Amino acid sequence: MDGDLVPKTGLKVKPVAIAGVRLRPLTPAPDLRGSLCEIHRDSWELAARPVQWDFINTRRHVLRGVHVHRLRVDYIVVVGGRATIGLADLRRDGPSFRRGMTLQAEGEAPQVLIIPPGVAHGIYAHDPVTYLYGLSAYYDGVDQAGCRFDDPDLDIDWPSRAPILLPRDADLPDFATLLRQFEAAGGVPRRS
Ligand SMILES: Cc1cn([C@H]2C[C@H](O)[C@@H](COP(=O)(O)OP(=O)(O)O[C@H]3O[C@H](C)C(=O)[C@H](O)[C@H]3O)O2)c(=O)[nH]c1=O
Repeated sequence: MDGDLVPKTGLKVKPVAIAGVRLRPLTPAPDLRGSLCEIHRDSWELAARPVQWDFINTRRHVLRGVHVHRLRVDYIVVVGGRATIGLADLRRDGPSFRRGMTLQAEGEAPQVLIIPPGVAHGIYAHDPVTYLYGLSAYYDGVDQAGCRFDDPDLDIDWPSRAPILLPRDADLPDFATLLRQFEAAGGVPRRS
């Protein structure tokens, strides 16, 4: 029953150059009123289940990040405006260690981006951007570290060299320092 109701084209997951990052295009069902689009079912089992959802507004030309988590998976669904999401892999024992990349996301073509622990990320807003942000563990303010968005070692080609940053994010350390801190804290715990 459940399977019959799931839009089939919405189940595809696109491969992405960083291991464990998953991008799942969504398929809105349009009608004369507008459209409706499922963004999450537990039964899809794409990654650790989100237990918390945030709703985020970001002004034009703002960049949030670059941040990384050791323990939690993040879900990002841009629902309004256009964003560039930058990603960089800090997991030394993985196949895409130190690989950086960007992805485009916009409310007109919704998709779910799943970011595993150990993949640093930031989100740049070309327009005013609204997005839903899912977390696989409750926010505690502790599982978060970061580095300067423009550190060349991130290998992220941002669309702007001078985005609006929170002073906290402008003062973040360089990539090498983040990597040291991340590894000193234990990196991403291995699954037993
Ligand atoms: C994430 C979160 C934050 N907060 C509070 C803490 C601050 O008072 C305020 C803004 O939080 P923060 O500065 O951490 O938000 P961002 O800089 O946008 O960071 C978030 O988005 C970037 C791209 C990331 O990568 C982070 O993982 C994610 O935390 O909301 C909460 O109360 N609950 C929450 O779940």
